[in-house]
Amino acid sequence: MKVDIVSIFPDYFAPLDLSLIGKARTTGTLDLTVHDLRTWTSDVHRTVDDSPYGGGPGMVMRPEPWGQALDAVVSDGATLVVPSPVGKPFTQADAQQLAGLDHLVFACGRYEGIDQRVIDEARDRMPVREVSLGDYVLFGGEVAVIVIMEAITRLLPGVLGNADSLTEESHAAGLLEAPVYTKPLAWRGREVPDVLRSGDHGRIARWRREQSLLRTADRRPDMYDAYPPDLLDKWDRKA
Ligand SMILES: COC(=O)c1cc2cc(CO)sc2[nH]1
Repeated sequence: MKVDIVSIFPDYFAPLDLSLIGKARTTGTLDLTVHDLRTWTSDVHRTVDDSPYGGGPGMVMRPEPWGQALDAVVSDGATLVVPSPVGKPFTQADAQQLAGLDHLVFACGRYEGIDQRVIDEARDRMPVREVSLGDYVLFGGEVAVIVIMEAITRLLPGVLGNADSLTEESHAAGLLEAPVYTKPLAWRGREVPDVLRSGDHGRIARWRREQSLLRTADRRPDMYDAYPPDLLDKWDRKA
């Protein structure tokens, strides 16, 4: 997968050199390039912002540098992803979908945002996804891109040592995952549930499924209500 990130703070993406994402870049699974938007400015001050038409606080990112930056990094099969407070909520399903694409270009907004014509013009020549990570405000899109890049990269083939982790994890199966335990058996007066030491894999699987259902119903009734009823029945019948 090819990924290009355009930002006025390219150093923000140093974390993408680390750990499994860094390894994915080394092995070639992930071809990631970070670009400084100021590369595409032409004035001596390398200006990327200007005052907003209609007045109001702060500054807006000028369209010219963005237009030239996207001209330079976009390919025919590229999808533009723009983290934004006004975007569609980003979900695991979105991560799955984006992980299957050949080329992603991320545009990181700053200030009060990017001139709307940049997004509108981009939509004329490529798929554009404005995504929100949640109902809160950040200084810009960089941190959101790091989150999205982690969600996507771990789904790429060969990145996670144990691909089994991907099937049972929260949100992948549509439920929150069951609690996990490891040694020691007793810790500060708390013991590991006996069922997990029973060696009865069918019983353990049922216990984990029940814990997932209980947790999801308690903490995420929205997810629980959206969970396919026939999958619930099937499980109950097996139990
Ligand atoms: C100028 O601010 C931005 O471009 C910006 C991008 C994002 C993404 C957020 C989380 O969904 S909050 C936010 N602000």
